[in-house]
Amino acid sequence: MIENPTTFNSSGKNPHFFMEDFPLHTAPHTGPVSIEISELNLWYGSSRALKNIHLRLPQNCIFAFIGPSGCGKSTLLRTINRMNDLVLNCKIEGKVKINNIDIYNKNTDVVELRKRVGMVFQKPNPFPMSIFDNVAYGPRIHGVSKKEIPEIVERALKQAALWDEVKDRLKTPALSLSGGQQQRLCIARTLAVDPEIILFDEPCSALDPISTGKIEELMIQLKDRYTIIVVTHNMQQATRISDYTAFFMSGELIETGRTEEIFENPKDERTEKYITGRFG
Ligand SMILES: Nc1ncnc2c1ncn2[C@@H]1O[C@H](COP(=O)(O)OP(=O)(O)OP(=O)(O)O)[C@@H](O)[C@H]1O
Repeated sequence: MIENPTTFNSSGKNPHFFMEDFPLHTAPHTGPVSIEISELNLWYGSSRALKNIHLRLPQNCIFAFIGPSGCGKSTLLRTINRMNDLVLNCKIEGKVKINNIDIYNKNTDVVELRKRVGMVFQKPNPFPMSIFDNVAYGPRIHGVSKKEIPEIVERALKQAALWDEVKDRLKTPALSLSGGQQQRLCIARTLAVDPEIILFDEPCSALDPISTGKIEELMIQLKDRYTIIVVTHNMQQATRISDYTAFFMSGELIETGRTEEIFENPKDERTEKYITGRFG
């Protein structure tokens, strides 16, 4: 059952709850909410990068974050696995709840959080070690027994649609793979620790159209098991793969809803201008 969205509206300021905009019976995913962001503000030093963000993201769907460069998409993405903790002078107020637990709670084990919330970056970043060791890295540091590792590596590489291409050369360096294969390897590395949520920060921006197609297909398959958030500058990509889209500008969430609604019938003039290429 989805909680009454107004329970989060303590600031009284135009919050955005996509669930509120669409009758639940018309939403493709009416299951439990996975991530609830409320009254979230973030500063880098004195510069405010996120302004009173309210957003709910349901489980097992792909949610796209779009908006002009510098609007705060990656910053918001990084609040979901507390990557901004690593940034000096970064101050965060508000709540980010995953399965109803505030991850900014002082008892949060950040290592465990990052296991549950995996991240794939813009540029593929395999470790300078073998294909096998890249995927085995996470399970090993989380204490998985040696005999279970090969099975986990095989499962993750299969899930990342890379197994057939690498099964005969698992001991070769990961850096010998093509860019698209390296990105699928990074996805396999993320999947190997069995996350619930995967954050993708412009995962295809360094890839050619064929590799991009493979990653997009993979993301669509993965949403059956994982909740996916993707930051993208590619409007076609957002329409091809995402179920929901949120549009940001200058640190503010301008509009959110089902992807087809945002692209075919945006409510805010700024969203319309952006998606039609009239600014950004
Ligand atoms: N580590 C940091 N220290 C200081 N300011 C930062 C830091 N990271 C981001 N910012 C600033 O915060 C704002 C939001 O940046 P962010 O990278 O989240 O935007 P974005 O929408 O993801 O941009 P892009 O699409 O260009 O990647 C920008 O003004 C940026 O300069």
